[in-house]
Amino acid sequence: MIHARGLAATFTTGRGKQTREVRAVDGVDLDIAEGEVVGFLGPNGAGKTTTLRMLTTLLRPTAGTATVNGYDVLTESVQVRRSIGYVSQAGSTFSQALAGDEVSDHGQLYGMSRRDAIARGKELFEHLQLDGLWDRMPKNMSGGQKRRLDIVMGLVHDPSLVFLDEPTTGLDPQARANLWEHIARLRTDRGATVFLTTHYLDEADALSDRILIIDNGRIVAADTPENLKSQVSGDLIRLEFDDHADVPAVASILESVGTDVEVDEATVSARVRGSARVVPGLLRDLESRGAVLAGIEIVKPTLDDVFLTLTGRSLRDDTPTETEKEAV
Ligand SMILES: Nc1ncnc2c1ncn2[C@@H]1O[C@H](COP(=O)(O)OP(=O)(O)OP(=O)(O)O)[C@@H](O)[C@H]1O
Repeated sequence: MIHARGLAATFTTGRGKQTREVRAVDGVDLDIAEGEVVGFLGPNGAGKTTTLRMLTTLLRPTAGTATVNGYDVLTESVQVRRSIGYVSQAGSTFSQALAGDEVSDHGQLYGMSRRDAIARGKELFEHLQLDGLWDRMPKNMSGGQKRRLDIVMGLVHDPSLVFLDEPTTGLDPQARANLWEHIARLRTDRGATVFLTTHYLDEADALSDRILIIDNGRIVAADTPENLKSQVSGDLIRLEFDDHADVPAVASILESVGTDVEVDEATVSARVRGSARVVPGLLRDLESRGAVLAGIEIVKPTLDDVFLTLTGRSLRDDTPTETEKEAV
């Protein structure tokens, strides 16, 4: 479905002596199979949208090659565009027209009959909770409704490959959950391939068969969410005590069963592999030493921990990436 080799995009910013090159995407290889749902994760400015824009032929790569649905992004851009659905971050509706007309025009532009475009459009309106808004102008819709209309536009022609750039940004939790369900159904009911970028780690985790993590324009990890999380060395165990005096002894016990032991006042934390096996013995040990627990928390590794392990930064970290530093 998608194959890319050495895909790169370099932008030149500034003027005169201030001119700088920004390597937004720096040699990306991709192989995405039919029917896969792939989550494309990365911090702000990592190169997600730029990659999507190259794959959807909106931006010409500076280097590298890519085929999408079997068509070359450089020489067969019309065929690529006709064979995909794309929901951009910016949206794609024209505020002055009626929403339903936009949707049916869009379907017809992709070769559907007016009747089929209206039927599929109305079905999507119902699934994405836009009932009753067919005859409303997008300018009179809420932000969340407009976002869902963008998604209808990207899906109305039933593409076999859909690119979604942060589809749930701006949606309330209930609309987000509804869209998750819809994305999952695109694959199960229609066999569609979905390539989505998101800032929500739980979203990528819940929806994706495979996660690609991009940082500074390069793919730093590509695997199933489970395999990625199993790379992180164990669950995070956090033990809190009433008495600070218990802490040093507990820290030394944790040193023997885990890694990354940290002490913060009356709390000790550590990463422990196989925590379900280790914790009962740990609690017995603490009890025999007379240490009184005030609280215990066990947190499974998240995709953020994966990113932290790989790069030393959090995905939610707002510090500029290398690419952004170069762009300053
Ligand atoms: N047209 C452009 N001209 C100059 N620099 C650009 C241009 N488009 C993107 N960049 C830079 O390229 C880098 C990657 O941007 P991109 O939008 O692909 O990141 P992203 O991962 O999609 O970020 P976000 O999560 O914030 O949407 C950033 O440093 C950005 O500032």
